Amino acid sequence: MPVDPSPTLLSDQAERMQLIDEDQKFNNAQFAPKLKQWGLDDAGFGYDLCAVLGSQSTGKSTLLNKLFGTSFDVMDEKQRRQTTKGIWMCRGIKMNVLVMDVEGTDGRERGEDQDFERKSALFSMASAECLIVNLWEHQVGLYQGANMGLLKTVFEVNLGLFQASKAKLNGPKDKTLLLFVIRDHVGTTPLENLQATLLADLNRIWDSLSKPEGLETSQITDFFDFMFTTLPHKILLPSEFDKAVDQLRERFINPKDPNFVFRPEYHKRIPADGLPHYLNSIWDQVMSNKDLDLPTQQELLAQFRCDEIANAAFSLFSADVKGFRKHIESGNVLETLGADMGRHRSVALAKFDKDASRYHQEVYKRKRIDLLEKLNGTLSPFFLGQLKNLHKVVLASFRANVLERMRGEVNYDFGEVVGTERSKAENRFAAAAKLVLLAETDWSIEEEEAQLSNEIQGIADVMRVEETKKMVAQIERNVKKGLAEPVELALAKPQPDMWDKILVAFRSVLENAEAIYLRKAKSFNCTEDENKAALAALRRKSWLSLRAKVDEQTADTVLAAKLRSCFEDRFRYDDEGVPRVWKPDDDIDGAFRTARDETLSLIPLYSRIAPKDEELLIRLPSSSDDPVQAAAVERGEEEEFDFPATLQLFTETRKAEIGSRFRKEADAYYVEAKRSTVSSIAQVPYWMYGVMIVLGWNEFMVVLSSPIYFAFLLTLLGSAFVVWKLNLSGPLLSVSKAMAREVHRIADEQLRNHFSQPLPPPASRPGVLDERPAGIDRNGTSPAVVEEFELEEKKAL
Ligand SMILES: Nc1nc2c(ncn2[C@@H]2O[C@H](COP(=O)(O)OP(=O)(O)OP(=O)(O)O)[C@@H](O)[C@H]2O)c(=O)[nH]1
Repeated sequence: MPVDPSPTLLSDQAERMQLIDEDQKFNNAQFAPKLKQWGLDDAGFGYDLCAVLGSQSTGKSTLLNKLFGTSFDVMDEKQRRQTTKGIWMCRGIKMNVLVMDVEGTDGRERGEDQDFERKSALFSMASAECLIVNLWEHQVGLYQGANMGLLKTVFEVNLGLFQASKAKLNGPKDKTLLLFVIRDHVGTTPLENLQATLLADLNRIWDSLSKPEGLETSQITDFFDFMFTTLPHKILLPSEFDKAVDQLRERFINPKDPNFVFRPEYHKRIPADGLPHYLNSIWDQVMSNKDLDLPTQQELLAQFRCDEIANAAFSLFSADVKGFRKHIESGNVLETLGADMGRHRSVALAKFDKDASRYHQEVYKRKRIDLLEKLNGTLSPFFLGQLKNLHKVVLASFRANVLERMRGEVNYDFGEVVGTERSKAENRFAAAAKLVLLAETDWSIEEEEAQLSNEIQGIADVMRVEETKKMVAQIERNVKKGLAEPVELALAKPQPDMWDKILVAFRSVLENAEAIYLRKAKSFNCTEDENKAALAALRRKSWLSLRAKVDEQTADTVLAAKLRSCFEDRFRYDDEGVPRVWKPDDDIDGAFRTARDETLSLIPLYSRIAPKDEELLIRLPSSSDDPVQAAAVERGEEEEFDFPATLQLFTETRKAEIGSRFRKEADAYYVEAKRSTVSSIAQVPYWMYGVMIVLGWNEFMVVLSSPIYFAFLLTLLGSAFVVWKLNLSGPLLSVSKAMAREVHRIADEQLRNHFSQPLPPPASRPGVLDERPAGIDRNGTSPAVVEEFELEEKKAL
């Protein structure tokens, strides 16, 4: 009957797999998935592994299937040919036990080739905690029998296995348990006897082995523990056989059983998830006939697996933290970044620890450090990016808060505002930065803190300079306001001490301004140098303000008005301020000369800032005297300041121009005065009175006959009498004349300004300025004017 390659599985029975095939190839592709299918891939150290060795067709598969519920092939009774080829593996039912069914030794199929026997023994020794040696009872004591050959191989292999780690002799020994199962035990020879016979044989074999250097004196028990058990004949005594197998199973599944097989010290300490790689590499070593150095293999396995586990943990970690990049790159500050980074890193490390900590400890620790560095390296850009973004945000809010407080508070103390906002900003940065500062990193926030502090200082300095400028500008405005009135007053009434008054006012205003500056500068934390420079600028600008005000008050038209006013005061009003009415015998020429000359003498006074008291004159350094100032002028930041030049208001040419213009205006006044005299001496011819009586007789009679007209006449005569009696005729006349003249002059000026027309000659427009240039007579009046006046006088006479 042909062998069923896939026997029907009982419920819960695991599916077997061929781990190493008949061509001695390790089935790496299926092992890991199978392990997963068996549910053991995540078992860690929570599994056990045993293998069965023995002659071919000695019921090994039958025993394993009975014992563990595995599904290994069992030989068909009638064919008697080798069933198990290579090495098979299966999981036991309801137990975390992996069982290896190894191809039987001394099989006819492989002939004299002992190679696979040796390799499979080596492989089983390196991986299994317990080797079940299956033999018939009648084979016990047959030293030359096949089983002894197998055991010799096992011992040799064991020595080979440990040759590379002789140090193990001095340390705890990794022993392997050999469980001898004596089959078809008839019962006539007790187990103890069989056990003694086997032990004697084993020692003999051990002694006969040539041991490697350093292991010459070693005993078989240094490397092996032995257990012995018997099973009745399966065919003849099936129920006893089953019972014995049930008892034997207890040794595999019950840790409390005194003969418990899977004692922890036998465990090879290979985590289940590393088993595929480990067994594969062991098999590779076996196949290449290299000395099998298990510690090295375990270390290599640890390296391989730790790398695999670390990579798996890292790739999950990378996916988790990928989202941070977008936020950080777009300049956001993530509130929970520190906690999130810490959590993701812990998850990755925990994942690594869970699986990798089962491996070679040194390798695991080394790889953990590597992983930690890799994780930190991935998180580092987020940490730095967060600090950078935080830096920007804190800096911007510092600036905004300072500006807002300066806008919101009326009498703010700049130093206090900047100080509190600065410490607020620095504390905020430090607190937020510490949140992203993970433990177990070489990250630090000191550098970024120092940089932030510098930049805050930079902003504060710029703001302070701007604030100082603003404050100085405000003070300058106040200076201007303070100077306006005293300057206007002093210049309107020119006196010899005019400039003294102006400079006294200037000094007082400047002192006040400097005091205000110094008081405010204290809260600005300005340095001595800054104060010095600001005060110098304040003085300079105040002086320029004064000069600007003086310039405004001495502009051509303003100055002309001032001179005219001065002249009028002297020429047209008497000493008591009453308007003069010129009479023919008045000394108009003398009065005119005096008024004009006195007025002209004011021009030099206006032309230069020159106080009578020299001490009052403030002296300021020119740009050329101050190197800092000179450099600023050179850079184009400030205008050149030449103090001596600012004292001179008019040049000689301008002085002459002003004088000449004034003279012309004065001439007009002179003509007008003369004309008023002429009109006062003009008389009506006597015959005109006769004509008037003849022509007006009828009207006269109408007035006399009409009561209304007559009453009006009487009132008029009465008023005239009162005026005559009180001697008011003269003042009344001159006042009305002066009024008429003023009205005429103002109207004329307005029209002239409006139409910008040249002035008509004084002959036709009396009282208006004569624009004609002419020679001056001995009174300083032009001959043409005099000539014209004489002509008019003659006409009147
Ligand atoms: N006498 C006897 N025969 C048994 C016993 N157990 C199994 N057999 C028989 O021995 C034969 C071989 O059984 P297997 O379990 O295939 O033996 P094996 O050692 O696994 O064989 P290979 O895998 O081919 O080396 C089968 O026909 C079984 O019925 C036993 O306890 N006593």
